Amino acid sequence: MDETVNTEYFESYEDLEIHRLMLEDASRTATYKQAILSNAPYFKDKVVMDVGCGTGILSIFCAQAGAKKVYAVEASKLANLAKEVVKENNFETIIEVIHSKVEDVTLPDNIKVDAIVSEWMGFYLLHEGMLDSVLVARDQFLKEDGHLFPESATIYVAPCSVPSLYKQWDNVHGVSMSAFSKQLRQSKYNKPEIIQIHPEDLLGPEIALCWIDLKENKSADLDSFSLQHVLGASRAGAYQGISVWFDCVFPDLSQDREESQMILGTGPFSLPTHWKQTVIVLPQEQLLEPGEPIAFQLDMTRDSSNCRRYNLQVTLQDPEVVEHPTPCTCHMTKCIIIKTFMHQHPEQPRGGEKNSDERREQQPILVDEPIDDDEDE
Ligand SMILES: C[S@@+](CC[C@H](N)C(=O)[O-])C[C@H]1O[C@@H](n2cnc3c(N)ncnc32)[C@H](O)[C@@H]1O
Repeated sequence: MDETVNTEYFESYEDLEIHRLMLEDASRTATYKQAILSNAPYFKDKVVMDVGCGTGILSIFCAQAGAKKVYAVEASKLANLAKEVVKENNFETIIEVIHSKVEDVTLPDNIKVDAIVSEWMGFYLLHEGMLDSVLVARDQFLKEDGHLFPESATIYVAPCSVPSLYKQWDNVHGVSMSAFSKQLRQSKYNKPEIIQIHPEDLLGPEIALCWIDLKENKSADLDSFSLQHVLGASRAGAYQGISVWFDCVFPDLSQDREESQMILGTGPFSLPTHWKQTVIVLPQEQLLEPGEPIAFQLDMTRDSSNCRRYNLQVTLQDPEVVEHPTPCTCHMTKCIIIKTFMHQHPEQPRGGEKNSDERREQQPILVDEPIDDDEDE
């Protein structure tokens, strides 16, 4: 991988605000805690690796669950802070913080670990490309019968309305600005929005774009995903975008059958998380009646010049064909190419605490950068 890309990426994680955002994401942090502590009988006396330990919180959960040794690997300078947090919680004898990229780590006597924990997920799951590093760690360090936390992930997509992006322009100090709003959308339609979609804004059920098995899949399997989908609108509404989100599943290794599988959901029906949903906003809305067909193709392809980012491409189907949808013979007539970049802006891969207006004031908008739209909250 291009070292400049890596340097920028790891430097971005030296911003404490990103770690604050993640630690304060109650759904994220509590799900990891529960997934680890509910498997305490499994973690007892095990050797664990935390890939990208950041502040060290997941390593501490593993130590609390009874792990005898945790290798907490962190490439950024946050490793120094992680050491302090480990000390503050009296786990120095169990948790060893290693300040290194996991790709460069060698463990004593080439030992293998029983479990790998990692929080590697970016916007729409794969933004940041950190999963590749987890797969390297798996191949290098995980025992044959070891476990990954999480163990699988699914990306979902669904057509939606994004009223917050439209309604705010209906009345600007008493003036209707829909013409302005239309041009604005068309000028930035190549940027996905990071926005919280309400369940009532979905226009149909979600469909899985891909399912990733962390134990089995390889890096090359993450290079491209494609989905062609035809569905009937579940209600009347304005079709304004394609919403993308993900779920992650953790292993349930407890003997206790009462325990249910732990899932970290980031969709419209789940508790809100800092990932929100990624929405590819269509340049023009389409007003739909209930049952009216919606047809689209979504291609998610790793960028050839920066493997930490993906291009999301939505292709809308010809309305003529939509009237008589035949899923196998879609005629694609209209193309919208949406590029996403590794960073929302260089210091904040996960969005940070600032609202979008503040950021726009402070940072020039890069041509393809995803926008975290807090206006909806
Ligand atoms: C999303 S943060 C998670 C931090 C922490 N585990 C938590 O849950 O709060 C990901 C962390 O992994 C680190 N990281 C990413 N790729 C890495 C790699 N290849 N080797 C070591 N650390 C890495 C980043 O610097 C960042 O601190």
